[in-house]
Amino acid sequence: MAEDVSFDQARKRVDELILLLDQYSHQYYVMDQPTIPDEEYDRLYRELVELEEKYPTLVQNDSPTQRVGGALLEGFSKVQHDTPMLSLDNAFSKEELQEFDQRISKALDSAYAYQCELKMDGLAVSLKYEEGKFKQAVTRGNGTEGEDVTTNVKTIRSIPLNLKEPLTLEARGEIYMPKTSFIALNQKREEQGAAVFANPRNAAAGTIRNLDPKVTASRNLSVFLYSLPRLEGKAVDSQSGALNLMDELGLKTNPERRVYESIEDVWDFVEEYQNKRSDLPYEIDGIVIKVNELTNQEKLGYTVKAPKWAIAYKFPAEEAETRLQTVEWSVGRTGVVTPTAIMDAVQLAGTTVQRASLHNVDLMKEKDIRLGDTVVVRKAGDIIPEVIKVVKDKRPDDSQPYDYPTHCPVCGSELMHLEDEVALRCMNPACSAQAKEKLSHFVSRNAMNIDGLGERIAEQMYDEALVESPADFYYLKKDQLLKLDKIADKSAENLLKAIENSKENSLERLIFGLGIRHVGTKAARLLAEEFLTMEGLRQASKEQIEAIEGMGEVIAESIRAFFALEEVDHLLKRLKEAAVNMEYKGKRKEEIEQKTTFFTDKTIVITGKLEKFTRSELKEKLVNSGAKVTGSVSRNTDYLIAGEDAGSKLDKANELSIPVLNEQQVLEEIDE
Ligand SMILES: NC(=O)c1ccc[n+]([C@@H]2O[C@H](COP(=O)([O-])OP(=O)(O)OC[C@H]3O[C@@H](n4cnc5c(N)ncnc54)[C@H](O)[C@@H]3O)[C@@H](O)[C@H]2O)c1
Ligand SMILES: [Zn+2]
Repeated sequence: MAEDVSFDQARKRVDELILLLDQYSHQYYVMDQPTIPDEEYDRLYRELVELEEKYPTLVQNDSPTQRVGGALLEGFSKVQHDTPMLSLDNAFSKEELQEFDQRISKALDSAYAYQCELKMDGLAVSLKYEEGKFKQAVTRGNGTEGEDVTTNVKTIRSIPLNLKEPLTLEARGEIYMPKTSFIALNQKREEQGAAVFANPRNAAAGTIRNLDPKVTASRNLSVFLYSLPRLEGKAVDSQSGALNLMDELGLKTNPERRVYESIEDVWDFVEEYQNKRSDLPYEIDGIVIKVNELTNQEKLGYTVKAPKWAIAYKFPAEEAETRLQTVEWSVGRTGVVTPTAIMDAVQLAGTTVQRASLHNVDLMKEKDIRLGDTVVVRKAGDIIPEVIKVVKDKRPDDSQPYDYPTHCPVCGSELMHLEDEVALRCMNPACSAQAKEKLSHFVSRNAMNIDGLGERIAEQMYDEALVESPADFYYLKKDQLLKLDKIADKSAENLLKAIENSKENSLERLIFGLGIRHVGTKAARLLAEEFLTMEGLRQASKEQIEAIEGMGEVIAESIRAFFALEEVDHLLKRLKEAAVNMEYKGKRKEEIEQKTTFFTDKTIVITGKLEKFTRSELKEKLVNSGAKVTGSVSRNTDYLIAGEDAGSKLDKANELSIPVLNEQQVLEEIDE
């Protein structure tokens, strides 16, 4: 504790803390990938505050206690804020809230109230409107300067492009990622072998500060606005008034808020939401308490880092220790093999926890996790519990390093740990956990393109044990097809005909259809062009593959690993016996190039009045670039393209969180 340290000791420790906190902040704010839990960061930060309070001469200008946020990312233009975007002081207990209230009451001689709001765990953004029109969005950045993220923010559907009144104003708030989207995004990233985001806040920050607006559009972000630092032609006199006005203007605010006169009532609100926390569809990490009257706020003023009229109560860390019994390995649809910890049951955040994510083999190795270890598990709100560390002091004497699996727990084939991945992967396309995915990929439009044989039928065929590996499609008989739902005489014949026709496809479709890791349509075409036959590709050396423009070690290794599998040998033999073509027929080249656009395989609805084209002209363009244009918005719709006066379809799309694009954005995607 700070009380017993000498000045010299304190000076050394302050330097060390600044260095540590700077490193962690860089990971957190700039890379969006924190390397330690927030609680740990907050603990070090508090230690620094205490030392600086005890020895004020040790306060350095560049101390994290004197600065907001982190460095700005390259690639975005920098924008100066009109007024600084500050951080908030924290409280971690009821006592600290009471101390805050005492400071307020001492500084004010008039009555005051508190506006209580949820502390959204996202990233702060400033939105500028001129005469009611959305103009610019900027991140908080280092507090005085932020990154211009206007293009990305435009893809967030809850941010209106037009206000309900033509006012000029600046609104600030928090962009966040709903829990379900966060979990889905991480699952996808885990399957792809990419690094997962530590929490929704880092995911939201990484998404907004992505150089590709398509990525942002695809990730379902939302916003709650909570302040109006600039407002022309209208006035409000309180925080609650500002929130209500924003509601009227169509700026989305969080309805979960209340005004109280006493800090005791504020505490009840805090406890209420601590209990409700896990039921909310978004992550919160505390409650923000703000003096409500703007005149009182002005009187109280600011420190260099935060307003003195507000405080953030942070919910306590939800961590517990327990013993690791065993590790369960499971295979996902793309073959990624992921570890789950099975532990002695422990109470955590109001629920009994026995399973927790270990994320991937690399993280396990890094933490040197062993069976019988005492581990720390953490659960933030609704987020899947995770093992964050091992308590090494409690490790049993006879502990042995963990014995990692070498073979797939489902099919027994050898697991690969590919160069660029953090996860283990089963490469066997016939592995039952992946078989369905592989089968529907094989028949899909950019692969063998078998008319009338979509994902659903492929899966049904698998369930009925008609097909197990892609080669089985070519051995199907009519009476087998008649067993399937909704397949009658005529459609069975059509299906067989379509399967037969697909035998003539050029090689690149087959290569792509095999679903070799990292081999997309473009790589498949380059490989077909280069090696001309399947046999040629099978025999190609790593060096030969790497010699192709745009291909590197990662793809080459993945291809070599694929062809080394016995199952693949067998698959190719059976395809060949069924007379499936294995040669490159150059003429398909242009067709494939044209088909892999942004809109390929997307289901799109067009609505409203367009500027440059009629709806049917735009439809034709989209269809030419591989999209399916339908009339009504459903869960399967990928994008809504909305022109002027778009009505109920737009509402429906918003309700279903479907990305909305305007005509201009579409044209930019289509005409290179
Ligand atoms: N794990 C790490 O390595 C690491 C590194 C750096 C920072 N951090 C974490 O970041 C926190 C510090 O970040 P910070 O400076 O952004 O402070 P903060 O997140 O604790 O609080 C300030 C922010 O709260 C947000 N906010 C959410 N709801 C709000 C509302 N209703 N009204 C007003 N503001 C609201 C705003 O974005 C505001 O900028 C620390 O608590 C720490 O846990 C972690
Ligand atoms: Zn397997």
